[in-house]
Amino acid sequence: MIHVKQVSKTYTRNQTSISALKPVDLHIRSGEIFGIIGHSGAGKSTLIRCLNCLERPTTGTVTVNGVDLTALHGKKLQAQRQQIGMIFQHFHLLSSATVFDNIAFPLRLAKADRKHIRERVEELAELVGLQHVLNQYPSQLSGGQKQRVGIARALAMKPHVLLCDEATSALDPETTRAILQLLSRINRELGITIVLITHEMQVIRDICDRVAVMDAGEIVEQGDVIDVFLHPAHRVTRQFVSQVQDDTHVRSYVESDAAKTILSISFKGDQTYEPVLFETVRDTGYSFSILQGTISKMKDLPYGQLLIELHGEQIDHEQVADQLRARGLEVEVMEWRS
Ligand SMILES: Nc1ncnc2c1ncn2[C@@H]1O[C@H](COP(=O)(O)OP(=O)(O)OP(=O)(O)O)[C@@H](O)[C@H]1O
Repeated sequence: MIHVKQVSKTYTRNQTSISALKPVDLHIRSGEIFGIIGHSGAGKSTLIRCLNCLERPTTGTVTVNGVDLTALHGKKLQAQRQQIGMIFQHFHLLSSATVFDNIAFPLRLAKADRKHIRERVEELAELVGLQHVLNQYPSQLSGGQKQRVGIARALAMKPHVLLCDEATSALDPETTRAILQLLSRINRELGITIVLITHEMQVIRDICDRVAVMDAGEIVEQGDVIDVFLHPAHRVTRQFVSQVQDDTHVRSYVESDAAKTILSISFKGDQTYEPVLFETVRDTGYSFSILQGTISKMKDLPYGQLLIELHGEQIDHEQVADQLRARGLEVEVMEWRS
């Protein structure tokens, strides 16, 4: 659906060049929620703004639904941009216009007739839960309601893609959850492809299918959220994953003096609820203690991560690991010698 090929962006200011985006390649599939995560200054905004040519790439091409946006200008580019909605961290609403008029704005720009505008705005207001505040002004709304207006406005022209630029960063955790649920529903029910940027791993974990991790203008890692989450390869990815996994206390125990055999186990899907661990321990005869455990959901997929310590004389940890692997679990053995 969206193919980004060798897209880079260099800003020039006062005769100095800033390389905000090194050449990146990206393929975003139709119907997915694709997250882009990175620290401040990593180049996320620059990349997402290149996807609709709000920022014109210095090099490379962006193809959306088979159309190369980077080859277009003026009206032709504008027409293609109608297929791509966008929402922003600070909402960008017209403060002197009502909720109705804010949502109607792109429809009026496209010279839609009054009846169509009314019907479409009411339909959108219902979708995002704003039907009771259509006559109010942005200053009378909460942050969550303002973002709902932004979402309704972005969907007015029935886009295939919705770009979300830190859409929940200005919201409290509860409102963030509600907006993420709304985005998820829009993706599921309307089949709209969503690309979002964030600096919060929780946002990625809760609604994204795939993720790209950015650092210093480059994509340093990308893949299915579950794989990146369970096996983060890059230093920056590990930092983000640790946002949702506080393991400092376990680490200090593991690294303490006594020798120990520790298994790091991860599992996903139906395995999450099966008594695999109990059965393995029963069959091998070792006892174990749980040092850390998480059972949660990544979007709709249950997953778990466990750190267990095996107890017993001359432990054959490979026997235990092999049994677990035979049941489809991923196992890493860590032997700690004093
Ligand atoms: N219009 C601009 N002119 C000059 N430099 C810019 C411009 N926009 C961004 N930059 C620079 O490009 C780099 C990447 O910025 P960008 O906003 O894309 O990062 P980001 O990951 O979105 O950060 P944040 O989360 O803080 O928004 C930064 O060094 C930034 O200062």
